[in-house]
Amino acid sequence: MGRKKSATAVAKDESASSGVGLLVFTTVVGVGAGVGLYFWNRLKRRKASPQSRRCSKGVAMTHEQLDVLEGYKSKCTMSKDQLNALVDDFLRRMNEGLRSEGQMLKQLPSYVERMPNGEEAGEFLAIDLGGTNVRVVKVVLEDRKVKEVVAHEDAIPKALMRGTTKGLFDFIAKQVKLFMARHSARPTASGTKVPIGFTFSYPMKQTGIKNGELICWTKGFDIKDTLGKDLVGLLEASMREQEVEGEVFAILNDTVGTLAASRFADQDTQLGVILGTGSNAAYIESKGNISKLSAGGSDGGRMIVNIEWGNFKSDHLPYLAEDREIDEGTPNRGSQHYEKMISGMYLGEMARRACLRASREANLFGGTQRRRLEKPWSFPTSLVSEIDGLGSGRLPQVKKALSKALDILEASVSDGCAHFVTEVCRLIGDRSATLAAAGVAAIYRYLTQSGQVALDQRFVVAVDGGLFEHYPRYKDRMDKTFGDLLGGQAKRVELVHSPDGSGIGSAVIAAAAATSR
Ligand SMILES: Nc1ncnc2c1ncn2[C@@H]1O[C@H](COP(=O)(O)OP(=O)(O)O)[C@@H](O)[C@H]1O
Ligand SMILES: O=P(O)(O)OC[C@H]1O[C@@H](O)[C@H](O)[C@@H](O)[C@@H]1O
Repeated sequence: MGRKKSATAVAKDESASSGVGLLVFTTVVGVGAGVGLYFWNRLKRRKASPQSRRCSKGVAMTHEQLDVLEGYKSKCTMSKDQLNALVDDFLRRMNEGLRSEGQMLKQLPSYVERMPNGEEAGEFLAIDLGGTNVRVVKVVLEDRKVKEVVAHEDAIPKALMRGTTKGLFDFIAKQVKLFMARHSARPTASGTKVPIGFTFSYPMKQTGIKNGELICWTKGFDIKDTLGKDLVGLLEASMREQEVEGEVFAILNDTVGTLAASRFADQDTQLGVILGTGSNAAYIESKGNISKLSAGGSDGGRMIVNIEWGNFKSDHLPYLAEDREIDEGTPNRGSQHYEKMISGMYLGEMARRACLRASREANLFGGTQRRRLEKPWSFPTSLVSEIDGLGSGRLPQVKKALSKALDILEASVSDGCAHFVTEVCRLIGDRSATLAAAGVAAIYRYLTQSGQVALDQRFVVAVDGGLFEHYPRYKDRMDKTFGDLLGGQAKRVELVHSPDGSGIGSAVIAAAAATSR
């Protein structure tokens, strides 16, 4: 049994228990008041900024989102003065590249000196190593026409882009072998071997139509032991190992092929442009102007020059913090700045970074969705063009596309957020097309000012590449910039989509090389 307590002891107990009671009571009141204050403030905040209320109804963006968007708009939109300054810079760099090696614009001689004239004929196999795919194309040229084109492409495994030279060229040779088995490419008059045109969509130094050495990789490739190697030799060695009976008659850049393919059909073609995984252009230059080549004088002839315009850089480019971040994450850090602002490999990543920034600074998509946005390279360019194509007039479909891409509930994407993303995608698409057009306009100015192209002449620009082909209203946006930069002369510049241009052009140039042997 417990011992009996004294009166003092009982009093202490009672005062202790009333002290504990008071403590419990003040704690409950304190916590209650804190919770009430928290919700009162939330309610006040919601009342204070009507925007947030409107955002929950999905009508508009919040002030913070509008601020972020305005920031992008002011940086991405280029004035005519800025565009003209950019063009002047580009012209200066073109001339530097013609005078000496190792310049910003490499201005690489292609050794294609006889311009296609439609007389080229025969059956050829074009092998095209691009930034995303290897394409094998059987081309039959007959009676001034492209009689047959059979193409097959396979995505290049990412591991091969950073593997070994032999691994890559064995993969290419395997694609050729599979294609020849599938499409029974026949030996031609040139003997038992199938004449091949090798389109190589990377900067290479050539000393003839049949040779090329890799200068540097771009896009997603980074295979150290290919630099300086004889690319035709590598391909022919891998083909021999795979018992593929083919002989490479020409190696060329895809811009050179695109120009040649279009010129085969239309003699007013002056420029070949690629807007695909990467971006680049080639044009026809008087050999006398390629002073690094014709130091000993020139025969007055012409040659197609591969500009390698992706490496262009200028203080007048609308460069964003996100461009710098993207560059940091690429294997060719510090180069190809112009390409990284234009081409398909990078536009999706730009959109992702812009949305991530808005998510951090302006609560776009709320907190949880941020995890999805934080994965580099997880936003495909096809999503940017899909959303840009829908536009802010079709926000329900935009929300559906975003919820699918980010794997989130459609209901969790407010109209204000969908509107923000649509505007950002439009800005990114506009910037890409404007910059690509500025490059074309610069070359137009160069050729007309040097008297190589008359002002009243058609200036046909052959364009190939998945970005130009699939991005909505890309051509229209380029045409608008031609108007801004060239005024009345803009009507001379005709953008022509040249599908399979680099493949057909490769066959056209191989045909010319085969006949001039
Ligand atoms: N729907 C699309 N909208 C915009 N760009 C696209 C779309 N689909 C593909 N692309 C872009 O096109 C590129 C592929 O271009 P393509 O010319 O076919 O291949 P490559 O660049 O390897 O020669 C992709 O890297 C991608 O950036
Ligand atoms: O056809 P793709 O892969 O988009 O390549 C376009 C351009 O991509 C650039 O990165 C290359 O330096 C160019 O040589 C090439 O023409």
